[in-house]
Amino acid sequence: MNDSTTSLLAKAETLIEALPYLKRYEGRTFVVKYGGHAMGDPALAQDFAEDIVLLKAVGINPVVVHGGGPQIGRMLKALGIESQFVNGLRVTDKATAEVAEMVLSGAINKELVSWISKAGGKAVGISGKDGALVTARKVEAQKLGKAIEDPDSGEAIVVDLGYVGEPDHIDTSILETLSSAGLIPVIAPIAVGHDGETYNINADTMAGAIAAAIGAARLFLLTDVPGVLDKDKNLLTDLTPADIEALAEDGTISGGMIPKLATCTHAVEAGCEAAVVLDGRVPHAMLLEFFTSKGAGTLIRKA
Ligand SMILES: Nc1ncnc2c1ncn2[C@@H]1O[C@H](COP(=O)(O)OP(=O)(O)O)[C@@H](O)[C@H]1O
Ligand SMILES: CC(=O)N[C@@H](CCC(=O)OP(=O)(O)O)C(=O)O
Repeated sequence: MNDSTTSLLAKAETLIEALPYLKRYEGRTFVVKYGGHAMGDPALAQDFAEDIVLLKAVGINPVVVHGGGPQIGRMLKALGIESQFVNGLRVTDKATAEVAEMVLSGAINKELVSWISKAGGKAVGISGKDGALVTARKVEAQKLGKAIEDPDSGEAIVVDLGYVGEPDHIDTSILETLSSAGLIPVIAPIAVGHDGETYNINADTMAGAIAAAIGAARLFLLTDVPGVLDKDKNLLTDLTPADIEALAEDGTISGGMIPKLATCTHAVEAGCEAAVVLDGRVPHAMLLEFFTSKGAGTLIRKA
């Protein structure tokens, strides 16, 4: 056998390897969260868009939820607005909420729609506001880490996060309508609250809530690390909600990984089959994880 025959055979084997997964998940929904950190490289954005279009072409319904934290941060800086995070969530006053909506719904959402169009798919960019997809409730004031206590009372300091929301009511009918018409929904994590105000929602939280509401087969969270790492930086390949609680408790996970894994726990406990934290910097990471037996990243399942 010459080199080109061997290479063709390897390609055919990859397709055959994918067959059982294609059959099992035909007609199911994959919710894919594309993080702001993973978005920097146009070549990777193109690979990501191709993966999404391929999923749609083989009969799986992808629903994309995107972030844009670093991009919001840059715009706030350019406008001279200070920004602060508490437990991975951006404290959001009215001006910050306006900037977040402008960057997420205006710039990033349409950029992703363009990438998907360029890859041959038909995407529709919306936010939680459209079709009343998501109604937000205000996130409760958060305790600053255990170490930060009020010197007088000795109690942990509590911070009001402003217009930071979490999905309260989700009506997935707009997603079903779009998906069944052959369209790929691309969702910005912005929603209206019961008070009519605009709320900024962590993109992982938004993706997890949507995955749970749909009963998605998979929730993929693409980020800028190989997956969840232990204290020695080794990849943790499989986690349960109980494992996640222990990792948060002993400080192994911090920053944006806290809401990310809380989202996975919520999603798998509320009807999503499994969640995967994946390295969005690896070309075609999602396809490799899903359509081959090798696996990648961290898989989170209910125990
Ligand atoms: N145990 C951990 N394993 C991997 N990443 C971690 C861990 N703890 C904290 N992190 C941080 O979480 C980040 C991913 O979350 P985040 O910054 O919100 O990403 P994204 O913008 O892609 O959602 C990583 O870049 C890393 O700095
Ligand atoms: C409340 C809150 O923190 N909202 C996030 C929304 C964007 C986001 O989550 O983007 P990444 O996924 O890229 O981090 C923010 O303002 O940064």
